[in-house]
Amino acid sequence: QDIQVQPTPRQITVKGENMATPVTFRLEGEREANPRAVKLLKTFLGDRLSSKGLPLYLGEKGDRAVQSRKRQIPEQPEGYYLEINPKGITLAGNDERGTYYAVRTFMQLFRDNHLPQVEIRDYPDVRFRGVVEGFYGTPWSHEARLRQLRFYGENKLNTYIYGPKDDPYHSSPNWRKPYPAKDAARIAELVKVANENEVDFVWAIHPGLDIRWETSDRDSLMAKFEHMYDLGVRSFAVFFDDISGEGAKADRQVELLNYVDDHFVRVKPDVTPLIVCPTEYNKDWARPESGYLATIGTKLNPSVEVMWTGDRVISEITREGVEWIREQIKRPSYIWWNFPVSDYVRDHVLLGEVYGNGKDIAGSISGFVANPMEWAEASKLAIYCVADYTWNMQSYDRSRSWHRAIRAIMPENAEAFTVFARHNSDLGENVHRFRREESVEILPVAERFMKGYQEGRYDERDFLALQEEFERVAEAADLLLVDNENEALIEEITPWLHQFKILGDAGREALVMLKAEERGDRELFLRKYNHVKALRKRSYELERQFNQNPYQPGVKTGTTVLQPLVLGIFTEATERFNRKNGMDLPLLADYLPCKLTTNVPQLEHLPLQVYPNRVHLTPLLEVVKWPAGGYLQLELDDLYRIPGTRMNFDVKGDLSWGVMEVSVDGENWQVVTLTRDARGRLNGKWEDTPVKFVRFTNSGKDEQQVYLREFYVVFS
Ligand SMILES: CC(=O)N[C@H]1CNC[C@@H](O)[C@@H](O)[C@@H]1O
Ligand SMILES: [Ca+2]
Repeated sequence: QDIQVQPTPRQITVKGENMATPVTFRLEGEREANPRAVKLLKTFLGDRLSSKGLPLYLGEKGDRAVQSRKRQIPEQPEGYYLEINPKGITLAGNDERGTYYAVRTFMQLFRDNHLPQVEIRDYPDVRFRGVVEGFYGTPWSHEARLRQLRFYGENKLNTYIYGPKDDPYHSSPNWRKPYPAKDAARIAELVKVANENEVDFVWAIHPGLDIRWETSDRDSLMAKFEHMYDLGVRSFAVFFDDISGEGAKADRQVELLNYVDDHFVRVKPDVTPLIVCPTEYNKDWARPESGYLATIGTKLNPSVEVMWTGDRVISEITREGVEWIREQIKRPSYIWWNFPVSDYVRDHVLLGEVYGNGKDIAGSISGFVANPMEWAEASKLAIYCVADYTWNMQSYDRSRSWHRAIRAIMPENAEAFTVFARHNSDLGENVHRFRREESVEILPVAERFMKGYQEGRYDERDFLALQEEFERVAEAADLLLVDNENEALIEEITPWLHQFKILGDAGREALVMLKAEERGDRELFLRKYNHVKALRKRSYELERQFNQNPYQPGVKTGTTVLQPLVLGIFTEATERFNRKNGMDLPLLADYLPCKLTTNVPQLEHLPLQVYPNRVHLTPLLEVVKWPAGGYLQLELDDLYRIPGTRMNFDVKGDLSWGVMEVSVDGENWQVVTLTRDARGRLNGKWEDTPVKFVRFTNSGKDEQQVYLREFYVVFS
């Protein structure tokens, strides 16, 4: 029979027909077995436990209760052996965590009236598996973290790395300071709940923005780790990502890390290996001439884990890629996978399948942790799939895992949530050029239909299929908006659900417009035309009301297939109507196109946020290496005055290397005077003759490392 266990076990052998579930179980081994496993099992069995009943043997290799099955237990860390048959049940771990996982699996096999007669031998592919809360933006709430830790216990994830970039006690300015009492108590509670769920709570520090390579800062870091140790933390990390200048020096970092390893991690009896996120944390940024990775590889204590995001900042993890970095750092890498993190596409939620990573990478990595969205509940979809993938790569099936994840997270409205998630999975244009599939099932129908419509002949069945899809979109939005099985999740995605409803309605109405136009029914056409315009306006209003942030404000849904489809149908039908009726109904406004040209590699694909009279460059979270002669040029669609320009590179020091110029023709340039305000931001304006081009250049002779925090041009 189809036995479903998450994550997918390595080896399940069915030994016979299902057996009736015993009324009571006699637990053997309680005194020697992993206490967390005992607690979990006793809580689960409740009053089915008694001194009589089917024997249930629980324990680790070496414990008396499971002595007879010793040879069956896998040797691998966290491995376990599970056996259910009419003579008894055995839940035996190779170590304490293995026993805990055996109980987790037993709990999934349990049915009130029957148990499968099975034998399971199981162990994980990847040693350290879980999540790194390592994104920019609003850190997860305490309650969200507690729910996450319980979710990791259920899914055999054993690692949670606490490293929210915007926690001032994790990063600057307060990484040297102990947490205030309230926050400290919360961390202590997280550690307790993590332990109960067999999760290592790793506390990370991000000192590189302002660290000074002196004993005082080294002592501050050690003192902070001691403070965290007193709160119960037994696993530690140091993140040196997204920094430049002094803090980025490899030999200084290594000296500090080895000191912490030798004088803290290794002298404490119960602290797990130190983890570091290097400054050169992806291959795109690795520069052999810098010797950075070579220094890490040759000088960093071998026991220190080194994190890696792959070939690029946001990338799929390949066998070739992990073998390359393994050579550089002289040890397996500890993968920091930047998905489903969305802090660089904040107007999107990423609910799609987990795919693209190699199934043959386990031998070259020591860990694999996913960097999630600021939306904790919504991130569970991808985290569930990562749990399945990292436990048993060979059997990982991206679609099966995704469907199971949805049923695990939204059992009562799995169908509606599946519709919603299908159309909220791509990121849209983004600076990292990382894309995901979206609306996969309906895409061929949409493409075929639009092509047919434009050529004057479409298949009615395609029309009906699209109509059905938009109806399901609208239904799904309403069902989920009133769903109360996971209120925290609905609260997170409500803005997107409102947009999704509008999208469903707009899609259906655009299809009615199309038919009305074909039948020459002017009155109906105009009604529906106005309705779609109104829906579009409501959509923009939602964009300005929800999820406001300085990066990608607003709420995007269905951006890759459904939105363009609605726009395409609306535009084509309106253009035909205008032609036939000699009218000039306006199409949906698309803001003025503005073109970005640059020779700065990291800015090549930077999306622009274009508003009626302003164009913003999407800020970058990472350090931008701006080469000498590097320029950024905006070409407007017409001649405008520039009443205001602002750039914030978050540079304390000299900015004289930066020059701003404007031009009418892109040939002759005039320099714009820039002033620096109290917050170090450059401001400029050009109110003389209107211009078409604006550019900013590093006219110095050295590469500059800056943060592109803000760059916008106001024109009129
Ligand atoms: C190691 C790493 O990726 N660091 C940063 C920078 N890269 C990706 C971003 O989206 C951030 O979430 C992340 O924290
Ligand atoms: Ca034991």
